Amino acid sequence: MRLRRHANLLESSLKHVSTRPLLSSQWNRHSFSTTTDGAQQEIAVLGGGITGLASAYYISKEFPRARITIYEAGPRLGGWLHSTHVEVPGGRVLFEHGPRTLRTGLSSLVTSHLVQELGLIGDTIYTSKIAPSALNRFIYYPDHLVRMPSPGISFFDIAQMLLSEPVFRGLFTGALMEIFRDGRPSALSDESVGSFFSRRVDPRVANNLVSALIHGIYAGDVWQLSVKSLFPLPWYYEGQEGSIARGLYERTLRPDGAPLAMMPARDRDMIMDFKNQKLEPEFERSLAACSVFSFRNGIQQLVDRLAETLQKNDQIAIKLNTPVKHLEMEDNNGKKVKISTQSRDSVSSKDIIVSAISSNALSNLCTSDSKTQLPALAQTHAVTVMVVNLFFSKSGLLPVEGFGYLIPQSVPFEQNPERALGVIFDSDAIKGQDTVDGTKLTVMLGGHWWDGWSCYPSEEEGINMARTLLARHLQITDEPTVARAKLQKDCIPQYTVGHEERIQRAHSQLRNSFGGRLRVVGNSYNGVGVNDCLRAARDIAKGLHEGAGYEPSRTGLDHFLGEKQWVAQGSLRKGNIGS
Ligand SMILES: C=Cc1c2[nH]c(c1C)Cc1[nH]c(c(CCC(=O)O)c1C)Cc1[nH]c(c(C)c1CCC(=O)O)Cc1[nH]c(c(C)c1C=C)C2
Repeated sequence: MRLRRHANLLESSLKHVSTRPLLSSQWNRHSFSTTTDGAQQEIAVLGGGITGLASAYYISKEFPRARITIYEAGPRLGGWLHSTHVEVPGGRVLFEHGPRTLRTGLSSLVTSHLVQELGLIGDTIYTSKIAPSALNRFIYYPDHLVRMPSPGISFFDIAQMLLSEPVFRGLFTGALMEIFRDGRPSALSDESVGSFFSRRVDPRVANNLVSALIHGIYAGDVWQLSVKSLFPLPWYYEGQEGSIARGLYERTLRPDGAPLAMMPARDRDMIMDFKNQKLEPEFERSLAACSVFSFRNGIQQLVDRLAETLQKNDQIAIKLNTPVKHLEMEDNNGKKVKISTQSRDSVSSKDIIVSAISSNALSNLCTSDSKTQLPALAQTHAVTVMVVNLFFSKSGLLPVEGFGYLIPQSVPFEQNPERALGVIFDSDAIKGQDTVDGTKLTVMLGGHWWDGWSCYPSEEEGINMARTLLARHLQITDEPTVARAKLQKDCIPQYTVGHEERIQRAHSQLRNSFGGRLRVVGNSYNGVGVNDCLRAARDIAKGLHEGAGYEPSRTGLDHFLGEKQWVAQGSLRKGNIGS
């Protein structure tokens, strides 16, 4: 009964969106492949990371006659996605130097379809939702590992944990009191995640629990990042109902069930866009049963397969070691963008530029009289993380089985002088990538703790810091069989307070300077995860359809304009969302 009511509500909410963009199948596929004089459209994609490659892939599907050139500054493709095999006695192990797994559910809708299209299903490996690594997640506070509540733990144990472990202080009473707290001051248009959870729940919760979560995703400072951008739903509930708990109750739990849990209207549109595209049933079942997935040869297999697919396509050229130096509109009729690479003498003209590089890097390319034309894009800074991979030939070195642990900002300095953010138990977290047994770990160092630093620890120092940390936290004093460290400079953009408003300004500056011919995509704008980037890449290709590709008001940031729209979630059929 309730399900049917949800379905009806979803249907009625869809009837009210007839003004939304047409679905891809309804668009005129070739409207943008040729210019008005019949020449082939020339498109440049800046950046050969996962977003750039995926953007080129989706653009080539939408516009089979356009010519696409990918410009990558460095010698390899993949950007932050980087997996390497390392020989060890008896076999080899896989090290991930950046992201390593992909989440399932709605956030991976585009990714899972891409994996299927690229023929990668056979190489996909899954971590079951009931595997210890999916259930056991830890926070280190103040000087020991604390297991986080999960479905496998009894009510009694959870209650005991909440009462006895200092990391949970303030959670129980803070959550109970949340509904009685004052609503948001009317002048407040955004605030830090830390300030929001302090105001609504308890400052200890912000410092201990929320800051750990923020470390694990953004490697960022809970007191700087924007709640509006990172936790839009609690922010929305507070705005609508004066409290997160009341918002939840009104929209999800109320016995009459009238209003429903909310989702961004953009997500609903995306789900509807995939309505007629089915995943292979076995793949769909595997995704539904897993918490995260990756590939036998690591996450880079996705990059490699994408690159192979692009290389076979005559429409696409990939230029490695070709940094773009400057972008400007051609002054004759404002219909082309001049792109200069390496030296200023290597100049070409493009109809559209899709930038998949960081917003900062892009703002540096778009200068006039040595001043950027896109100052708002220069305002998103990114943090640097050192990723230290260690493999010990001895199995069973870990005191517990699980995904790993995060270290909150509030841990005393003596417990974390290395400024580590967390440790991943790779040998538990994802299985099936190594040919030998052992204990494999990743220690993440730095992030916001290193903001403003002009030089960083060397790779050798990073390995030593990781080993000291492991000895102190996990009593692992063995010599690693192999250890590698990689400094990922400026790898995670920080959506600090005011992010949304800055992006709106960036949209205006892009529109005014490039009239729709420069579109932006990537982790600087709307989500830092691989799933987010793939979705954004697909969106940018779809967006080129409208207005024959050069609709002057479009920039890739269009959806940041106006208030975010929320719709009732309803009972979307499982088949629609891929997992
Ligand atoms: C280089 C370090 C990264 C840290 N966070 C990210 C990267 C690339 C990005 C990220 N990590 C997670 C998410 C959440 C949602 C998602 O799309 O998966 C995002 C956007 C969750 C996550 N955190 C860690 C892991 C292994 C995962 C799963 C996804 C992945 O493989 O990245 C652990 C972890 N990540 C970071 C730290 C400091 C850390 C600590 C244990 C920073």
